[in-house]
Amino acid sequence: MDQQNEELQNLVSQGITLWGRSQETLEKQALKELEIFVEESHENKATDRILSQLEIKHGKDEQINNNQFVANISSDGSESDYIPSAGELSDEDYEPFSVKNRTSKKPIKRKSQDKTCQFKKSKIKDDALESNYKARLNEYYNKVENDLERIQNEDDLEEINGYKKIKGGFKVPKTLWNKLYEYQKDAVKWLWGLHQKPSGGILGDEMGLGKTVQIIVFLHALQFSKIISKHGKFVGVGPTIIVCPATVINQWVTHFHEWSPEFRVAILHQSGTYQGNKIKLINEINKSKGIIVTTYASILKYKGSLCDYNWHYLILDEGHKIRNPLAKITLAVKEIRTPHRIMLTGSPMQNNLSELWSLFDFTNPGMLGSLATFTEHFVNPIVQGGFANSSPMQEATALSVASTLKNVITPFLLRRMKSEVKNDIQLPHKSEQVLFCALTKEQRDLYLSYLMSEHVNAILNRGVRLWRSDNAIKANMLIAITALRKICNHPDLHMLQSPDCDETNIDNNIGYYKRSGKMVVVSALLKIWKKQGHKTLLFSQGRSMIRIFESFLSNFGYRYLKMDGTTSISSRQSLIDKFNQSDDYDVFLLTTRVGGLGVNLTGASRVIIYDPDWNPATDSQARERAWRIGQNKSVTVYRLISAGTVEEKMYQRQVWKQLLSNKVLVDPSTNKFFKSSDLFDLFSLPDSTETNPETTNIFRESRVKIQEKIKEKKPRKRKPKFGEAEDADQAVQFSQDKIEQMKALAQRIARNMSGESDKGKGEVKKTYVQIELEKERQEKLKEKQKLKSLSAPELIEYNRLKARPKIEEESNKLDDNTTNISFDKALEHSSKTASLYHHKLQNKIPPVNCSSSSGQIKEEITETQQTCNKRKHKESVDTSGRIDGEDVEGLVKREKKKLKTEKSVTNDNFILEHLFSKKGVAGALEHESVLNGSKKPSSLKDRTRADEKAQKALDALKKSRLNSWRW
Ligand SMILES: Nc1ncnc2c1ncn2[C@@H]1O[C@H](COP(=O)(O)OP(=O)(O)OP(=O)(O)O)[C@@H](O)[C@H]1O
Repeated sequence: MDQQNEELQNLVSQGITLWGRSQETLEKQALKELEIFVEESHENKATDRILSQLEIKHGKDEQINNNQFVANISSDGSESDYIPSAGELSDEDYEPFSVKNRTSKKPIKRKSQDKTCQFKKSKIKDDALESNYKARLNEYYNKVENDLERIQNEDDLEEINGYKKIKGGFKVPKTLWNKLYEYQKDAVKWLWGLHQKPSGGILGDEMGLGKTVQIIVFLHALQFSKIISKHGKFVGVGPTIIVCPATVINQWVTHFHEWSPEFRVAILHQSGTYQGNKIKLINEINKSKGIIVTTYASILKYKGSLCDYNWHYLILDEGHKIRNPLAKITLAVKEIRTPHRIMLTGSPMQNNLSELWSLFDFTNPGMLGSLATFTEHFVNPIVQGGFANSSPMQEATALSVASTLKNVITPFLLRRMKSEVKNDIQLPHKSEQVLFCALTKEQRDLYLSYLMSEHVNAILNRGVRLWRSDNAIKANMLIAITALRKICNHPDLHMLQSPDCDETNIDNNIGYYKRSGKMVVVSALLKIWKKQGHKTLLFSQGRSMIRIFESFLSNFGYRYLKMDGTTSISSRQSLIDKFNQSDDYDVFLLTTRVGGLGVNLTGASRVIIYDPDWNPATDSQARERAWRIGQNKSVTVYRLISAGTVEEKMYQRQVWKQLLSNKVLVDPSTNKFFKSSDLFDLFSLPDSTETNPETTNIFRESRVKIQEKIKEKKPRKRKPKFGEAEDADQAVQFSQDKIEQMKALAQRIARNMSGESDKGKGEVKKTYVQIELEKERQEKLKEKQKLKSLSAPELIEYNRLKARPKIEEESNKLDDNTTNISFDKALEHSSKTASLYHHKLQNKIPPVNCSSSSGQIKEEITETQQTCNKRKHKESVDTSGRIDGEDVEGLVKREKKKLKTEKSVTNDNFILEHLFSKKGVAGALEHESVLNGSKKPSSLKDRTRADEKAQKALDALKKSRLNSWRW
């Protein structure tokens, strides 16, 4: 139920400006109504219909049964499209195959031709069974012995046996210490500091900086140092519980085996090796002082038994899952008896400040006082000072109170951003842009007709007056917003849920990508990236949209993998490994909440976030899967937003939340907040989205420059089409019927000209893929014809231009109608050229000097071209002008890092230019720049009064602390 709760909370906050700024607690009645709504929701029916429509189309009958199974899981609450989680449990905590006992349908195995490739559902090899543990230890000790035998000098021995000594008797073996980055060493020391107090804390490093590794090294050192615990009577590390999302259970086990193999690590979850009585397992691991790795859902399930024992450490990975202070899971983890509570999370504050309170109330109970005191003295003044229309006094108070709060939490929150440690870990360049995509005409019409429906009218008419009291209106708003979000994704998501939809009409066209503005952009991006050899993570909120993408990808020959709430937990890690290690896949399709949390997907260097979540952290988590330790290619992230729609409001809301979070966690002087939207804004659509969308106007200074450049370009004079006059005012107007007749005639003429007989009548209607392929064939034919007519020098010039990776120049040429060389073909050609070049290098034949300068050769080895060939030929070009370790004539030494960055930026710009001019992208923002807050100085008088208020807040907190301190 908390999932709906969050959506409603968001709606409440969206409408806040109409009725004041306080957040309302949802009444029980509203929740009940929503429960009924979700159960009876058209959502699952729509998913089901889309799935079966797509399966029928592709003749995969066996999958229909599978989908029925999938639909059954949905009704079990595993994954409801578009309904965000509110920090409780989401689909990924459940093991889908467990559901089969509750349903009568058996999952049907997919056939091997399914491109999502099936893996054997191998059990994770944890140490729940003692025999497994012993066998693994034996293997490890044998290896250690062999290593020791090979040691020849004292230095090596010192390296193996040595340790780093830290004040207080804490020792970290050098074998591990030396592997840590500097900031990771700081974290180990910090954890040791907390241990001594004892106190809990939040390790809040940005995603992908190695929180798992840091905590394992700390536990290892604690064990190694044989520290006697004052508070749990344990020597070294006592029994410990690690709670994490189901998808990363396996990751924890493998990390333990790699970094600290002697710990006995048992999985308490269905996907583990232990199939016996779990209560026995809990008892055994507690007694043997082992480590239990389990999920949030399992904590609820086995809470009774877990609470029977004392535990040394309780560690919550992705701990923001307990951000709702009243959620069952939040209350459950607080019941487990332990003196040491640690939380790992890359997004400690996601929606509001109360969440931060909830996290600290777990790690450091009572530290932030009672929730009421905290809200009154900290939350309210900070939020009030963030509105665009707040007074200078309110702004100064917000700054002072936020600084005070930051000081209070700083000792217990260790948070490092990638930007701070970038040099340490040598992360490659990352660019992240928000693309505002135009709706297609069909989407726009559908969107408008829905906005004008009685349903929305009723919300707007009654909503303004009865918002607070009428829970049915709240539920209706949820329905309406969900419908609008679906239209933004693809019209079929909405149309197929309509009870009076005629499926026979859309059957042939279901999920067709050109009917969705954002899908057109995805199609263009994937096409380019595939040619460049980049692998892509494609995230969407809903499973039905993922299914549409599956159909699209298989139709266009992309090789892909898929992971959503229905993917069994035991097979998730092998899918991840497969994608990271194999060059056989172009795309990984993921639902944001399943694939976005905790996993390492550095095999990809391109990320598309297809639809926004209300919660900024959900999208940020997803984006961070690729840009993390282990990534060595520059990463590009595109977030797609349908311009002018509810998605834009969601993005603005994300920015608001992110800025609020930054104010407390990063820089209290952040001041760039803005007015939140009202109810009417949510249900509106501007006349045209061809000009700059609203959000790009709000964050004018963050607009992507290239967009301005295109706008500045003089519009090219277009030749009038048939029936159009030179002057638009004099244009001849045809009726729609007439246009259709003319189109049909034109098609007949075209068929006659190409020698095809007019056998259309009895023929089966062509699918859109066939039409696309036909189009491509025609284009190729045209180009061949054109090449035939060129003279030899023209041909050389033509090839030279095509191969030139200096993309901006290329783009100018391509824009020129007279050359008529398509962008995609240029890339295709350039990759062929590179391939040829590499082939020649392998055979030690000096490259053909197409242009004459060595600079040209240097340019040929662009990142684009290298990645194109990387899959086929595992060659590497190093900075010294060598390929695969061999000197290569003509290859000049280059500044690797610099060139990479510049190239990727140029490349991105070119892609953006292409999207702006041809694919309906109406605007773009640099996401990072949007989040950079501005600072306004306040007057001395305001500052003094603000400081007094902050001091008062601190006093109130201390007083409240005394009443509620529990540890
Ligand atoms: N010192 C190190 N040396 C080598 N690899 C490391 C080191 N630290 C971390 N890694 C690797 O970096 C990757 C990211 O680490 P990890 O998954 O622990 O990050 P995280 O901060 O927990 O991310 P998230 O918040 O997304 O869960 C992992 O593959 C891990 O093995």
